[in-house]
Amino acid sequence: MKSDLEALTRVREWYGLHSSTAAEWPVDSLLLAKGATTVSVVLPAHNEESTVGDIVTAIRRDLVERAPLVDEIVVVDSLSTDATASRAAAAGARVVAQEAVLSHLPPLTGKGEALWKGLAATTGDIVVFVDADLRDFGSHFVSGLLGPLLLDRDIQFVKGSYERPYTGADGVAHRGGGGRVTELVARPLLNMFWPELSGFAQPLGGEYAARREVLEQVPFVTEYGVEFGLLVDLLQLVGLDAMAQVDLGVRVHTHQSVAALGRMAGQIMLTAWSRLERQGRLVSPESPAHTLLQFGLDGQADLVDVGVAERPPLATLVLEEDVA
Ligand SMILES: O=c1ccn([C@@H]2O[C@H](COP(=O)(O)OP(=O)(O)O[C@H]3O[C@H](CO)[C@@H](O)[C@H](O)[C@H]3O)[C@@H](O)[C@H]2O)c(=O)[nH]1
Ligand SMILES: O=C(O)[C@H](O)COP(=O)(O)O
Repeated sequence: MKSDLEALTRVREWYGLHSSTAAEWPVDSLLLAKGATTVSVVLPAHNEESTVGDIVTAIRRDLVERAPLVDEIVVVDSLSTDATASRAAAAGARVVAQEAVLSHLPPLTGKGEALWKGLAATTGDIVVFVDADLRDFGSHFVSGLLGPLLLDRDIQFVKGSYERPYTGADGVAHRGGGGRVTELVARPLLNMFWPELSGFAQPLGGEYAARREVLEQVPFVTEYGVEFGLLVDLLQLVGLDAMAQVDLGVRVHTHQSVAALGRMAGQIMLTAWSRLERQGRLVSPESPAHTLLQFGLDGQADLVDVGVAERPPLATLVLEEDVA
């Protein structure tokens, strides 16, 4: 077991070598480095009709039409009940319905399922994931994430970092107020158990990119456990020096209610538990409960399920022809 000081020194050294900003990766130099490498952008989207179109439009305009950096843009329609699919298609994305991809498998739910299906439905050598609820999106989110992967063959995974304001109902943005589950749950857990990952400022952020060959070798936790699971599993698979971080500026997104974030927190804690068990660092005769009792303003209590499931590494599946 490394001492806290050793872990901190290691993270400092990594940060110095593997952190950059999006401005350090101009599109021209990425185009030169791209060669025959293909790039897919995947946007998981559940009821994001107000934002998905603008994001697809920006990526298409800047990174397909002006500069041919991105080869495909796929929106995974994650059981939306609004106009997400038509808005995404009108903006030029290929839209796949989450449940139609690998449809011979029993369906699972949530964001992790959408990402895993997105991986299955695309072919790029590099896959970039971007949330579909971002506001004021700029295509530097995608080009920044591609930089270290296109210019350094040793890098396998790149995570975005950003400033995250919290914008309340009054429309006023509070600097540093966003990312509540990140600050109160995810980062403390990572610092306690996987301190090598403590240099990732936004471990839960939905913007990251990786080589397909590594993404297909790790399981995908469903629901909101997916980012935490990927970080821990990729650290084990490729090691910290194959991981990089790029500062993408400011990220503004649609905030969920505190009750919804409570459920997200539960999913992330269960994901951490599963990784501690798998790594032999926690032995327990009983699994943790996956129910959460929540109270509404009217005093009404609701018992909700915060359990997560898991998809196996895609490489272990025999892909059938019905991949959308
Ligand atoms: O069942 C779902 C739920 C969400 N999403 C999409 O996933 C993205 C992120 O979901 P969101 O509800 O906006 O998550 P946040 O509250 O923003 O949660 C943060 O923390 C989560 C846990 O790590 C990450 O998955 C998110 O990317 C990150 O932004 C959005 O495009 C959603 O439409 C789906 O595709 N299917
Ligand atoms: O990433 C997080 O911590 C959650 O999505 C919450 O983000 P928010 O506090 O900005 O809504």
